[in-house]
Amino acid sequence: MIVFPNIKINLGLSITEKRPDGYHNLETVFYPVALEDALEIRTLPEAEKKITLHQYGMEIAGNPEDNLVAKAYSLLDKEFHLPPVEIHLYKHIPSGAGLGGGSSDAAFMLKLLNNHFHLELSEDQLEIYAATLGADCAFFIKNKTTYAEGIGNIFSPIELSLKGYQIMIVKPDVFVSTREAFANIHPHHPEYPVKEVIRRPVAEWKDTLINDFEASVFPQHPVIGEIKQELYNQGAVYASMSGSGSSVFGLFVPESSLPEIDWKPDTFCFKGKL
Ligand SMILES: C[C@@](CO)(OP(=O)(O)O)[C@H](O)COP(=O)(O)OP(=O)(O)OC[C@H]1O[C@@H](n2ccc(N)nc2=O)[C@H](O)[C@@H]1O
Ligand SMILES: Nc1ncnc2c1ncn2[C@@H]1O[C@H](COP(=O)(O)OP(=O)(O)O)[C@@H](O)[C@H]1O
Repeated sequence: MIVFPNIKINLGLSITEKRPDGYHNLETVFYPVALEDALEIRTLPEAEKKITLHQYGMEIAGNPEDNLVAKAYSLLDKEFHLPPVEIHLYKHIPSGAGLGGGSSDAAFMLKLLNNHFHLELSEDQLEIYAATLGADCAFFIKNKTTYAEGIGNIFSPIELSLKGYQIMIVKPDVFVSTREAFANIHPHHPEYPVKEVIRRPVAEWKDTLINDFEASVFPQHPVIGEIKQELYNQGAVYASMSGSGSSVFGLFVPESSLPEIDWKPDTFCFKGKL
């Protein structure tokens, strides 16, 4: 059985408060985009190890046992005593990009195991498991445009379609740790709440739909801010860093053709249509 975990981009991201548990309350819109990994499992009834993980494509930092797909398996294995599996994970989604690639792999693994082994878990139950694996992991269970608050785990559906828009996602060879990005933030309530700005036409988002991480991350990694500026220079109607970085996305109006840009070596670039 094979599935294709996709990414999310953040449309606006306000960090409103630091909580007593060290986490931060935030407000954002998660929007799914079809840049995908591939994830396959096969049952290996006779295997000695519960998980045999084969990884291909882009490298991920860390040990295989720390891979979020292994953690997702272990979570359900504790409860349901699953048979051993062989996992094939093909990474197309860059890590440390603010695109939620690891969280998506984990959420899709939960869904895959649920279907493959007929565990009969509901979407609500899967979301509860997913939330224990990462703050934005539960989003990928329903995988629909979502307004998120709390630590990024309290969801409400939101009507928003960017269908037809063209998207370019660019990630320089820079790794931003989510934890460090939070450490440099001064939480505040936004002048223009994300939920309100998002209802306005995309052409009005440029100065009002803000990702608070940009103010803390751009000074440390100027190349990220330069990419955002270049996307605007090349005609993007809206451009922003996604999540805590380091990727930047640009939205271009539906009838336009995406520009050819010579990015620096080792820059990742994805072009697609929403
Ligand atoms: C903030 C977002 C917005 O999309 O950043 P990106 O990961 O997308 O860049 C996500 O919600 C992140 O989700 P995720 O990447 O799953 O975060 P986690 O692994 O749970 O947390 C990593 C670290 O970030 C900090 N953290 C995370 C979420 C939050 N609301 N407040 C925090 O302070 C904590 O220090 C935590 O140890
Ligand atoms: N399946 C996975 N894919 C990507 N990263 C993973 C995975 N499992 C664990 N990780 C770890 O999670 C970290 C964050 O990765 P990712 O979720 O892709 O980035 P981001 O949170 O910036 O979107 C990586 O540096 C890596 O160490």
